[in-house]
Amino acid sequence: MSPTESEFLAACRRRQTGVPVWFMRQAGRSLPEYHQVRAGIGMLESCARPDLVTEITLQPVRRYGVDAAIYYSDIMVPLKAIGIDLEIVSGTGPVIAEPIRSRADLDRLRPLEPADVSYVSEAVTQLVRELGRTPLIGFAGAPFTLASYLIEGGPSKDYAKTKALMVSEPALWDVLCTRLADLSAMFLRVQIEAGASAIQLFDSWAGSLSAADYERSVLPHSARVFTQLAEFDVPRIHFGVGTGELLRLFGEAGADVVGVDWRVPLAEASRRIGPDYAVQGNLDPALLSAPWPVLADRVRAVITSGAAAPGHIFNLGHGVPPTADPAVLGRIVDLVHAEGPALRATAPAFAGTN
Ligand SMILES: Cc1c2[nH]c(c1CCC(=O)O)Cc1[nH]c(c(CCC(=O)O)c1C)Cc1[nH]c(c(CCC(=O)O)c1C)Cc1[nH]c(c(C)c1CCC(=O)O)C2
Repeated sequence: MSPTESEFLAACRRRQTGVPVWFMRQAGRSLPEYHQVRAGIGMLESCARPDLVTEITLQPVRRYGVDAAIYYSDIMVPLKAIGIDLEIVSGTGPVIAEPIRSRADLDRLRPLEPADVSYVSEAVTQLVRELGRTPLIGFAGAPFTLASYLIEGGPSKDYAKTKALMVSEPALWDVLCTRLADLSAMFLRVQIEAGASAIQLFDSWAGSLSAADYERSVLPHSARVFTQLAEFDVPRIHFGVGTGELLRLFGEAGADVVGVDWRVPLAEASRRIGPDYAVQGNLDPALLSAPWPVLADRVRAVITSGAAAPGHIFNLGHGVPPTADPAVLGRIVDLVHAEGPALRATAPAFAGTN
């Protein structure tokens, strides 16, 4: 680690000394200060206001002293920005007025221009200035997860319409996902050019697929997102839920860091992904309500298991639940910072892929 490189970026590049920590969904509903600034303002409306985006992104950094900020927005923002009629309904998630299911529907998916999201450049520029040494993570949704919302019309349990279209109309699926890949790549490009120093691609629901279907129908499109950003020297994190069988492919798609949910221990995850990748994760968010001594031991276990990987960023296995107690998250950050370096140094060394 160079003296000017943050612990977070050093871990992404597999040369950390301590254990950096941040939380997916660290900004948002678990924080009273978030509810205060969002009062009376819609979710998507708040994403288009640089003053609010800056304040909400900074809130968890101030409160917890996490090692990275994540840009406050949503994976649906670029779709809204090209004119797709959608809402984010509290307690439900994204809802699309007219789902996309035919070739004619694709006409509604035009390319994203930087001018469509000028508020993003403005907010990122302001944020990077205020964050100082703390890195900002930019993010976007991966084609499969975005397609699932567009095709189903909203959240889904089984992704039946999405998978049916994927296997029965591969040509239509490929055009749809190519457009979504380009949309996400442009959204990420805008964030990187304004100063984001790492990116995370969220393919939250890809874990619903078999490895064969993922590799054939999804991986090439997610890889296209990363390929389009090849000119930028920023670490790429690739995350999904329930991806135990897909972890190696998540790395191969073009990531530097693979996000792991709580189902696979990090040492095993790293073994599956290989020695050229750092891992991020993976405390079960449901355990945040366990008594502190029990939870603290689970935090230590995550660090010890993560020490088998050549790089480890501590995180939850999915987002912070709205009911989480912010005081508990604060204690986790303090514990990871206090005990992380020694736990990582004394755990069994990284043993390669064997
Ligand atoms: C699938 C997905 C979405 N959005 C996102 C994903 C991928 C991550 C994941 O798997 O959780 C990504 C996202 N959404 C949000 C962020 C902000 C940054 C952060 O992580 O702190 C990020 C990174 C804000 C948000 N996105 C949303 C909120 C809540 C808005 C509110 O009701 O106040 C926030 C703060 C809404 C949203 N938007 C989406 C869902 C499923 C929901 C929750 C619906 C609900 O339970 O109410 C789509």
